[in-house]
Amino acid sequence: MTAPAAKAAPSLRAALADSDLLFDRATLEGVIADMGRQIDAALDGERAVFLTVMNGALIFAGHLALAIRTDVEFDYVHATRYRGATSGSELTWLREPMVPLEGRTVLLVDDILDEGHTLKAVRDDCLRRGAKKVLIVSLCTKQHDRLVEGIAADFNGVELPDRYVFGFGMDYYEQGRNLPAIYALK
Ligand SMILES: O=P(O)(O)OC[C@H]1O[C@H](OP(=O)(O)OP(=O)(O)O)[C@H](O)[C@@H]1O
Ligand SMILES: Nc1nc2[nH]cnc2c(=O)[nH]1
Repeated sequence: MTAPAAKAAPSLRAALADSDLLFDRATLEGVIADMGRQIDAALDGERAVFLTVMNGALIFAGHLALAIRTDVEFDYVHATRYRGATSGSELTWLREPMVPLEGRTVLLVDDILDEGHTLKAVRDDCLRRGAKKVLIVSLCTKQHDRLVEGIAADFNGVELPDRYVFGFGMDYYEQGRNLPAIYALK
């Protein structure tokens, strides 16, 4: 089911006019290339499950996969708690992993670690399914003191101020995901 692109959604153009550009495409591509090298070193030849958290991680995951030279096995989950809004609520699972995770190393790939509820729930689910190790890979992490306990990125690209961000996969009321840069609302 697609989140309704509400007719009354606030204007993306107005949001862009009231935002700061934080990271442009070239910067993000450089950061992701570095992450790929670090992940290759950590995997040391092991074939991991590359588990993308849809929808937000779609663009990051595509770039990251091309930056990792070790072969990986793709799967995805769809878990959402913002559902196109700018503040989070209960996590809803729309798709669980299909690849058996027992005994596997999982690269859990998401666009943003904000309060951490999403990645914590998906990480714990992977461990319940028997994954031997879950490495959390996030393009960005927001800086604040609301992070839930027991979660941190093993690989993080960039750090963000405590502002609502969009672009490079992340939405502003289900808009702006294909902007090739990260913006923050003022
Ligand atoms: O750390 P948290 O506070 O849990 O927030 C992070 C999550 O929020 C976004 O997902 P969202 O629920 O907006 O769904 P989406 O991926 O479809 O945008 C993002 O993709 C992360 O998965
Ligand atoms: N688009 C977007 N999704 C989020 N999920 C958690 N925090 C954010 C954010 O700042 N922007």
